[in-house]
Amino acid sequence: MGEEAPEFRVDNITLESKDCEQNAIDLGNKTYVIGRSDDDSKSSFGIKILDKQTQTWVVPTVLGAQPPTKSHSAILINDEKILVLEKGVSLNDSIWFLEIDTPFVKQQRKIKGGEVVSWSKGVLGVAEKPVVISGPSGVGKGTLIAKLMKEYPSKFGFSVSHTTRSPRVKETDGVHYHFTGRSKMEQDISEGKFLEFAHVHGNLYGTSIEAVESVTDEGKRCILDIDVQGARSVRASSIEAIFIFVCPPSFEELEKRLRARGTETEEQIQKRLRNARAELDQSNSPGLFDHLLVNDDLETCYENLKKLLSLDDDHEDSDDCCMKDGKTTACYSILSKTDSEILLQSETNEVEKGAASLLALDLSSLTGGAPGRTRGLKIQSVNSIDNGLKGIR
Ligand SMILES: Nc1ncnc2c1ncn2[C@@H]1O[C@H](COP(=O)(O)OP(=O)(O)OP(=O)(O)O)[C@@H](O)[C@H]1O
Ligand SMILES: Nc1nc2c(ncn2[C@@H]2O[C@H](COP(=O)(O)O)[C@@H](O)[C@H]2O)c(=O)[nH]1
Repeated sequence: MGEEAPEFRVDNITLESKDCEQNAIDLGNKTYVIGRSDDDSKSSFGIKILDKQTQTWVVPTVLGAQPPTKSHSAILINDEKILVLEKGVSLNDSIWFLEIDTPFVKQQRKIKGGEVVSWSKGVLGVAEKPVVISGPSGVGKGTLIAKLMKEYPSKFGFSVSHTTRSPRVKETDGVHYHFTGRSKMEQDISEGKFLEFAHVHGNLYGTSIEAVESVTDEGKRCILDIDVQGARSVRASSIEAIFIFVCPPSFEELEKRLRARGTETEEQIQKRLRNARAELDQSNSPGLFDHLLVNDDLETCYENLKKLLSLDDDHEDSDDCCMKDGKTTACYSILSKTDSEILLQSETNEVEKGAASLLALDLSSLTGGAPGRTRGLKIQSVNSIDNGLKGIR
C-alpha cells in the first residue's frame, strides 16, 4: 500500500542535513531513497521507493543483513542493483549492494506479493564457489567433509544447518547442527531467513542464509551437506556452486554402514534406506549434479574429492587485486562510474598514510549476490587521477 508523496522532487542527489543523510537514485519510473532520516529508527537503514507516475511512496520488505547506519555514498550499477559505500569504515567493511530487481528479488516479490529489495555485502578478493555435497544417509558425506576440514581448516568452512531432529550423543549444538524447534524454524523460514529447507527422514532441515554468509565472511569456501531436495533448491537459486553426489559401492554396503554407525533405531534405518533408493534414482537428474563420486575405499574417494576441488593443483590466488590480503583500513567514497568500473576516492588523510588515492572496482568481477554475499570483488589502485579518469568521463 502506498502513502501519498510529500511535496519535493528527488533526482540522483544526496540529501544531507545534520541528522539526516539520504541518497536518491532514479531508475525508470521509480526513485529509491536510501538512508536514515530524522524520523526513521536509528537502528535501521531506511529504504523508500517513490512511484513517480502515481506519486506514492512504498516502504519495501528489506531482506538480508543490512549495513550499519552510517553515512554513505550510492550509485546505480545497472537496473538490478545499487552500490552503497559506507563512509568512515575500512574498505573491507564498506561495500554493500542493494538489489532492487535481481532474479532473487523478483522471486521474493512474487512470494511476498509486494515490493522487495535485498542487501548483499560485498566481499573483496577471489572467491571460490561453495560446494554442495549430497548422497544417501550413511554413504559417508560427513566423514569426507570432516577429513577435508581437518586437512584444510583455513580453506573450507562448514555451513551449519538447522534441524528439528534430536542431537546424537556426540553432536554439539552450533557445531554439527543448530538444533531447533519446528515452530521456531517454520517462523524463520517464513521470514525468509533460509536459503533452502526440506523435510528429510521425518524432520525439517535447512540452510540459513546466515550459515553460508558467516563462512564467506571468514574468507573460506563454504561446504553444504544437504539432501537432494536441498541441492535442487540451491541449484535453482542465484548461488553458483559445485554439486557433488556421493554414491555407495552397493546398496548392501550402504545398509551395513548405516547399521554400523549405530545412531538410528531400526524404524529410522528402514526409513532412511527407503529414501536412499529415491535419492540414488535422482542422482542422474539432468543438470543437477556436476560430479558423482563413489565412496568405496574411503582414502581413494577422498583423493578423488580433492581432485574435483583442484586441491592437488598448487594454484595461487590472482595477484591483481591490491586488497589481496583484505587488510586495508583506508576509507573511500564513490567518485564516478563507467560501464565496467566504479572509481573510488580515498579520504584525504588516508592518502597521507600511504593508501592509494584512487581505486577502480571492476564490475565484471561480481559474482553471487542475495541471498548471500556478492563475492569476487576485484579492486585495483589507479596510479594517478589523470590515469584514473582517462575514459571515465
Ligand atoms: N568408505 C567407507 N568405507 C567404510 N565405512 C565408511 C566409509 N565412509 C564412511 N564410512 C562409515 O559409514 C558411516 C556413515 O558415514 P557418515 O556418517 O559420514 O555418512 P553420511 O553420509 O554423512 O550420513 P548422514 O547423511 O546420515 O549424515 C560412518 O560410521 C562412517 O565411519
Ligand atoms: N535439505 C537439507 N538437507 C540437509 C541439511 N542438513 C542435513 N541435511 C541432510 O539430511 C540428511 C540426514 O542428516 P542426518 O544428520 O540426520 O543424518 C542427510 O542427507 C543430510 O545431507 C540441510 O540444511 N538441508
